[in-house]
Amino acid sequence: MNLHVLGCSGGIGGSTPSTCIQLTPNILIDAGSGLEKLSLDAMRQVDHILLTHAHMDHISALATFLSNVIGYRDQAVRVYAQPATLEVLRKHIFNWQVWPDFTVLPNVEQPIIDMVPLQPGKAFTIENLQVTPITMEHTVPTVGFSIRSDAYHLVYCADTTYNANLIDALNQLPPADQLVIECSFPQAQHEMAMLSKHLTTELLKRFIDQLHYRPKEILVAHLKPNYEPAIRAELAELLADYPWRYLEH
Ligand SMILES: Nc1ncnc2c1ncn2[C@@H]1O[C@@H]2COP(=O)(O)O[C@H]2[C@H]1O
Repeated sequence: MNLHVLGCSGGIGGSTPSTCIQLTPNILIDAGSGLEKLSLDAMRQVDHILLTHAHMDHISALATFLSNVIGYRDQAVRVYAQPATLEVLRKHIFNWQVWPDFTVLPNVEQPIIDMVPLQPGKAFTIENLQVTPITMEHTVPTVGFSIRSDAYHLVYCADTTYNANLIDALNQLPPADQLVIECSFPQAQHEMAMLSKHLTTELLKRFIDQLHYRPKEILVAHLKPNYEPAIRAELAELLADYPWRYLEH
């Protein structure tokens, strides 16, 4: 699968906008500021959005995106997320104060957003893709995804810190053709990585070393803009023997 990366940063002002990955023209992972790169026509084609969690760098463009497409689609946009994440959207975004309640607009019978609850470990299909949410270890409820088609397996790890249960879960999946994995901080920010439940460069290497297989390609994402130069310098050394690149390219 050719991932079209609209953004994959852990913030703004870095080498890419924040997270929004186009799996196909009508399926996105997350709705961060990268979504703003789509043309109006391309936005109207988006049928499905898989949300990993409710942090701003993953949802910041969702509300304004919906107001662009309302009136230009026959079907609701299906937004898949954990119940806790959907609740945050209802309570803090679509509450008539931060934004109109698009769960009842343009009318309650056919709203523009269809919130679809998902559960870790419970697979579902979107068109020809089998999607299995995987629990991440982050400060708010967060899932990554195993996404399979006939000939391809993407393991998309979202925001997470190092966690043995997560690595066990990944080891029980079929080997990934592509593994997306975050690296938010350099080693000097280990304490902040622990507080905010992210990976440093060193923890990323430890994480990959614990996998029972070598993914065909490791795609590193979610660099915090302030730390990009340090992360890039460290990963060039730490991952020298691995098949890896940054997701953004
Ligand atoms: N004490 C803290 N706990 C969690 N996040 C923090 C803290 N201080 C700063 N942050 C930042 O807030 C960000 C929220 O989104 P992230 O989890 O991607 O990354 C987090 C950190 O970069």
